Amino acid sequence: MAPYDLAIIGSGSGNSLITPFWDDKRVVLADQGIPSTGAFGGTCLNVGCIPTKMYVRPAALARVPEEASRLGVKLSEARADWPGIRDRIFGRIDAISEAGRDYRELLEHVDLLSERVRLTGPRSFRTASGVEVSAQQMVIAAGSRPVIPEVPGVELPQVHTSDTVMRMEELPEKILIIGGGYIACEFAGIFSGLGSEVIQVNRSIGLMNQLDAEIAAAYSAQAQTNWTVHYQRTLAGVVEDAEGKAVAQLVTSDGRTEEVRADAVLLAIGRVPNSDTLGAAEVGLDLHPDGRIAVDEKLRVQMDGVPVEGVYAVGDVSSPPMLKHVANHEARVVAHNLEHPQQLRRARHEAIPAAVFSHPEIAHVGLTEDQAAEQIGAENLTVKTQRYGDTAYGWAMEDDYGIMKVIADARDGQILGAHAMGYQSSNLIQPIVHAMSFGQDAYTAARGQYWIHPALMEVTENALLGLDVPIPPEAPL
Ligand SMILES: Cc1cc2nc3c(=O)[nH]c(=O)nc-3n(C[C@H](O)[C@H](O)[C@H](O)COP(=O)(O)OP(=O)(O)OC[C@H]3O[C@@H](n4cnc5c(N)ncnc54)[C@H](O)[C@@H]3O)c2cc1C
Ligand SMILES: NC(=O)c1ccc[n+]([C@@H]2O[C@H](COP(=O)([O-])OP(=O)(O)OC[C@H]3O[C@@H](n4cnc5c(N)ncnc54)[C@H](O)[C@@H]3O)[C@@H](O)[C@H]2O)c1
Repeated sequence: MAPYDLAIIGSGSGNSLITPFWDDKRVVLADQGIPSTGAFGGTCLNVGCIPTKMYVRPAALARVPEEASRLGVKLSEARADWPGIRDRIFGRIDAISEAGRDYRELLEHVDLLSERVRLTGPRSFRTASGVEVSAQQMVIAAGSRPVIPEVPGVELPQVHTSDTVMRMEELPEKILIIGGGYIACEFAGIFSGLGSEVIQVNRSIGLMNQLDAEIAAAYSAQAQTNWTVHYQRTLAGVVEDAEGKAVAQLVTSDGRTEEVRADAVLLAIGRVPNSDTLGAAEVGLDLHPDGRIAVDEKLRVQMDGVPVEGVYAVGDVSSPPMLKHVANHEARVVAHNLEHPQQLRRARHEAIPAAVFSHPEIAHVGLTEDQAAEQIGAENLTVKTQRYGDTAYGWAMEDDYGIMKVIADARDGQILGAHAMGYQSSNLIQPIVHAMSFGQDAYTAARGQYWIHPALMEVTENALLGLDVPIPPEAPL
């Protein structure tokens, strides 16, 4: 077969690369489909960001009667209709995924290969059925997959990953969640909100330990008031008992064994890039120790440390943070670079924010306090932790746990990081992402604009104002 102009592996972020520029050229898009359903369109749409947040919202609503009663409003008890919620969510998502596949199949200049592929060179691959494909330019956007521990019983139907847990038949009365990161904490929030008994087990002490230590500790304490959390345990295996329940064997760090009986077990212990199943190392692509394909700042893959012209990688298969907004940015950069090989642009990886849509919600951007101290010295830092409850709206909410912490360079007011936990923290942090991205110092970011009083956003304003930073000459009052 003659070489294509462009070959893309992966229909998540990879799908957005087929811009009108390619209308008069030949493009091939290969995607094996989501393993559990065969769906087109990648992780975010089918088994990631979108369906999880469609569960986060009903779970938050199910918690409303409790909060309302605290503020003097009696609402009747919440009861989640899991099959109804599930069918509404996937009724919407599956339709989008199918329409996306149909659209790609209709396009005359695009060949869609719905099967697994393996690289045969940096610009070529072979499909599982033996179709050989080569192209002038290629993009690897093959994503990542859940880590499955190598212990007995993980293939039992009661044992899930994020790929399958959202399509369960019934809401589990009791669910055991293994892991203490993004996915485990989001699902713990979802299932506890919808009414399941949740037991979360993490290998280390604390949840969300990759975050700023103050936020991780505050979140871990809060999580323990909302569901059961056990630390220093790993999964040794799962068996099915006579009633069809899962019985998980856990091993504690001091060698004791424990059993937890539950209707479902969710494995959420990390994700690995799909570079191995693609055979990236075998064709000579450079990999990081964690399996990510190494790329330069223009997102070209590298062989022996040298960028390969016209071959790019984007998203989870190569990015350090596995986040959809990062994959989207990288896809925009690669779309440009494919179309303008003489004017390559760089990807921007500064001030990347992220949120954990758990209960409570967490948001963060930039350095943790420890990282900032390491980078510029603790004596040069100024740090403010603002409680939601000490602002007007937080006080009206009678909020007693929300916090926003901002870290800046005390010498010039440069904002180095921000970390928040509480209601709508993913929105409250955005002005700080803005200030960091556009190089505004903390004082100018706080005083250079009006803040609506008494909106909850005053948490962000007060966190910035609480920093001990120099006031620039002629700064707004
Ligand atoms: C439960 C969950 C919740 C998440 N929530 C958020 C969130 O709230 N916010 C956020 O920013 N991020 C979130 N993420 C992360 C986000 O989903 C990913 O960062 C993003 O989807 C990665 O996109 P991608 O294009 O790199 O890969 P993907 O969308 O995974 O696309 C890769 C595609 O390549 C295909 N493929 C892989 N190998 C082969 C092969 N050998 N042959 C053929 N096809 C292949 C796969 O089938 C897949 O369709 C979440 C992830 C999960 C799992
Ligand atoms: N809201 C979001 O942006 C969002 C949501 C979900 C996922 N994601 C992305 O997906 C990635 C993967 O998420 P994740 O939660 O699977 O990974 P993670 O790296 O965030 O967390 C993995 C957790 O599992 C624990 N762990 C590892 N091995 C274990 C074991 N054997 N037993 C018990 N615990 C163990 C680790 O201590 C850690 O707490 C995230 O890093 C994130 O980039 C983002």
